[in-house]
Formats: sequence, structure tokens, C-alpha cells
Amino acid sequence: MSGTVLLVVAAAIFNESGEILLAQRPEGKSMAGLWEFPGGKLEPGERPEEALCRELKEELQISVEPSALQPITFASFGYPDFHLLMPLYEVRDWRGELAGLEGQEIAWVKPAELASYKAPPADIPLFEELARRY
Ligand SMILES: Nc1nc2c([nH]c(=O)n2[C@@H]2O[C@H](COP(=O)(O)OP(=O)(O)OP(=O)(O)O)[C@@H](O)[C@H]2O)c(=O)[nH]1
Ligand SMILES: [Mg+2]
Repeated sequence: MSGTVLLVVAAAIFNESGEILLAQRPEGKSMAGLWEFPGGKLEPGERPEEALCRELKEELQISVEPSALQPITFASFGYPDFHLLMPLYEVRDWRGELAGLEGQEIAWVKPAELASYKAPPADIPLFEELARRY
């Protein structure tokens, strides 16, 4: 059994070619080097959509309207020290120049090629679902 439930919000950002953005977790964070969806934890009092828009601004410099977040699916995964609950939202519209602001590498990946990126275990079923759906 893992401990407390941690709510993390994440985005599948699609470009006009239908590729999805993955970001590489920076050195010094847990699971450094693995490829993941941009996003993060909620701050106290935040709504999930509000938190995701804030994270996308902080991590990628883009402005996204909460109304532009479309729910796709979610991850529910037991890590040794917490249980991750992570809704994944589709994002196709944003303002601003997209750039990795935390020194993270980014990649635009065709849905069918997601599986070749090394990712946190919680993300594997999400990669499979995206490859099926898009
Ligand atoms: N953002 C994000 N986090 C994920 C994914 N998959 C996954 O297991 N996680 C886990 O969710 C947790 C929180 O994510 P995070 O580190 O991005 O949180 P954060 O942006 O608030 O960063 P911080 O901890 O530096 O404040 C981490 O333990 C992370 O490993 C994913 O695809 N995207
Ligand atoms: Mg984050």
C-alpha cells in the first residue's frame, strides 16, 4: 500500500502536426531524465485547471485559457511513497513562444512513437491510450 493520494495535473500539448510535447525531467528532481507531460502539483486553494495553466506558464512560458483544457484520461498509480492521481488534459491553443524555462529538454513526439521514450511508470498507460486515440 502506498501513502497519501497526490493530485498532479498534466497536459498533452498538440502541435499542428498532431505531435505531443514531452519534457525531460531536469537533474535534481525525482525520476530525473525521464520524459513526462508538463504539469505539476496543485498549490493550496488552487483549482486543477488553474494549477495547470500556472504550471504551463512556469515551465513552458505559454499562456493557456482554462477553457482550452479538454480532459482526456487520467493516471492512477501507486508509487512506493504516494499514490499519484493525474488527470491529463488536451491542449491545442496557447499564446506565447513555447520554451523550456527550467532547463528541460522538450520533444515533439508522434503518438505512435511515445512508447519509445523512457517515462515514469504512471505514464505508460497514458502513452498507450494516446497512441490508440490519436
Ligand atoms: N508533471 C508530471 N508529473 C508526473 C508525470 N508522471 C508522474 O509520475 N509524475 C509525478 O508527479 C509528481 C509531481 O510532478 P512535478 O514534479 O512535475 O511537480 P511540480 O511541477 O509541482 O514540481 P516541484 O515538485 O518541483 O514543485 C512527481 O512525483 C512526478 O514524478 C507526468 O507525466 N508529468
Ligand atoms: Mg512539474
